[in-house]
Amino acid sequence: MQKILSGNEVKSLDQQYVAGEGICSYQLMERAARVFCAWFVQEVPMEKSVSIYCGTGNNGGDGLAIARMLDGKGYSVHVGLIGDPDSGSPDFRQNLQVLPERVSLDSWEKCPSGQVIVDAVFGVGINRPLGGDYQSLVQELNARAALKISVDMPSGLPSDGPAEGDVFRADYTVSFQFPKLSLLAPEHAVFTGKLVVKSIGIDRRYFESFDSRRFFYSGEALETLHKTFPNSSHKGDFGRIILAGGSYGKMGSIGLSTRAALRTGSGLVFCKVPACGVDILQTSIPEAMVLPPGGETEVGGSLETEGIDAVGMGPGLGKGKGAVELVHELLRRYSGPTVLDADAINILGDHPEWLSFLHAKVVLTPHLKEFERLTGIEGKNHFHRMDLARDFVVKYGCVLVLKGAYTLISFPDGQQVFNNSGSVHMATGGSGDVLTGILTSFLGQGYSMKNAVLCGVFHHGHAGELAGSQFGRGTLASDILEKIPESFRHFGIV
Ligand SMILES: NC(=O)C1=CN([C@@H]2O[C@H](COP(=O)(O)OP(=O)(O)OC[C@H]3O[C@@H](n4cnc5c(N)ncnc54)[C@H](OP(=O)(O)O)[C@@H]3O)[C@@H](O)[C@H]2O)[C@@H](O)CC1
Ligand SMILES: Nc1ncnc2c1ncn2[C@@H]1O[C@H](COP(=O)(O)OP(=O)(O)O)[C@@H](O)[C@H]1O
Ligand SMILES: [K+]
Repeated sequence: MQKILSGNEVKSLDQQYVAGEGICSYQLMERAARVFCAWFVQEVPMEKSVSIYCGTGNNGGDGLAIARMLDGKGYSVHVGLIGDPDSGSPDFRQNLQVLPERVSLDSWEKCPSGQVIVDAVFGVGINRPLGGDYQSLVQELNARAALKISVDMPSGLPSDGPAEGDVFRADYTVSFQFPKLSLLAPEHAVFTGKLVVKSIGIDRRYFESFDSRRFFYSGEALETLHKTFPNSSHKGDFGRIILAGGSYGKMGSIGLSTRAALRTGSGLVFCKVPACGVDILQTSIPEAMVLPPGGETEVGGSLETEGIDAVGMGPGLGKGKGAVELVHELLRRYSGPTVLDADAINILGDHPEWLSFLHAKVVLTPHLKEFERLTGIEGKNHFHRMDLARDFVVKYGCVLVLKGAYTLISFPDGQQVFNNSGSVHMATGGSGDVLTGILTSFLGQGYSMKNAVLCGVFHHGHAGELAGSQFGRGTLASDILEKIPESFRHFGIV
């Protein structure tokens, strides 16, 4: 897992690394430019003309090194400078001296407009909103039709806080070593475009002295988080779980959770649905078993949890009297692994007096709106939401999965993990129900809470990527769950 540092911490990381390895900062800049160019040549055909706008700090230095390297690879490159080069950073000035003559060099106003715009004006050094020429440049570039790529950060975007004023709108941001926190905020997606994170080889031991509790997870050592089952295992070893939810007109939700749990490897899945859902589930998922229904069109009655390894509740549940009682009963009486999603969360939000029943084996999986209903607080921005999520889990001792692009997992020890799998093709009804099934399944198989949640959220996103690359726009939630076994195979999990 990659620690996420603040903009200021990046600078001291840089210094510590350079000193520790006995290299100079110029060499680190060379590495950054090299990894950028390695990515660039894969994405951008050689025929495209490239204009690189460079500030005079180290981000601009990266831009100049990139200009030199792309020129060396045969691209037609123009550089547009903004700011006073004589007062530039030492590595910027050194790169300016070695810029090949073939690369055209002008002030930003005179730089010819290329088919590709590379933004190397500001990176993590930004410390105030853009003004003057910088603002004019960014406004002008934003108005142009071109492929737009930011180096490390879109210029104008602070690394650790909300955007204020104009910000470069990139199609891609290639960020070095780890993503800066603000690139992960949903409201900044319009500036970041597609986020690409490239290592520049800074060893993880250099991160140890920084006490950040926020991490970025891209599936490192995923297989080691999984349980192995001997060949002699029987279905009981793979967990007996209950999935409760579904209501008239919304039986598909609990069906998706059920199928996802089975595809995640659950041994026995019992469904608690209302009477109107029994035939639907029995016919559509022959592998599932249906518990005696308590209500006609909404779940009701009680839940027998004897011998059950985990319970997932919420998809399609509704908020009728029976559902409310079931959520209350589950929270009060069941101390085993529990996943609460959708209406189960909304019901909890309506009954804040039940929050004290939450415990270390409960995971809540709200999307942004459900999170707002749960806490009763409208997050000012994603940074505020990150803090609210951390405070919530520390207070109530449970786990919270705040869903969206870069789903944020908060653990009760205060650690927060942004998940790096997933795709925009998952933005379709039912994808969240799939996650409920996956998480309940892993918990039922006896995974620790931490491993279940990390594996579950990561595979869910990865299965979404696999489905998205096959079906593109039009991907269904069922396509996502059908890709779960392929995601396991991909990571060597048998
Ligand atoms: N380990 C790594 O990650 C590596 C990092 N590398 C690269 O270095 C980049 C960081 O470079 P950097 O520290 O020189 O800062 P950068 O963003 O170029 O800004 C320069 C100066 O601009 C100024 N300024 C700020 N806001 C302003 C505004 N609104 N309007 C006008 N001026 C403004 C401010 O100076 P001030 O005016 O406050 O004195 C600031 O110091 C990083 O993003 C990455 O690309 C790689 O090369 C190698 C490995
Ligand atoms: N743009 C996106 N990138 C990555 N993941 C996404 C994106 N949009 C949605 N998702 C994922 O899809 C799921 C949607 O869940 P949710 O909003 O509860 O949907 P539903 O209620 O329809 O099941 C979440 O796990 C979320 O992380
Ligand atoms: K930039």
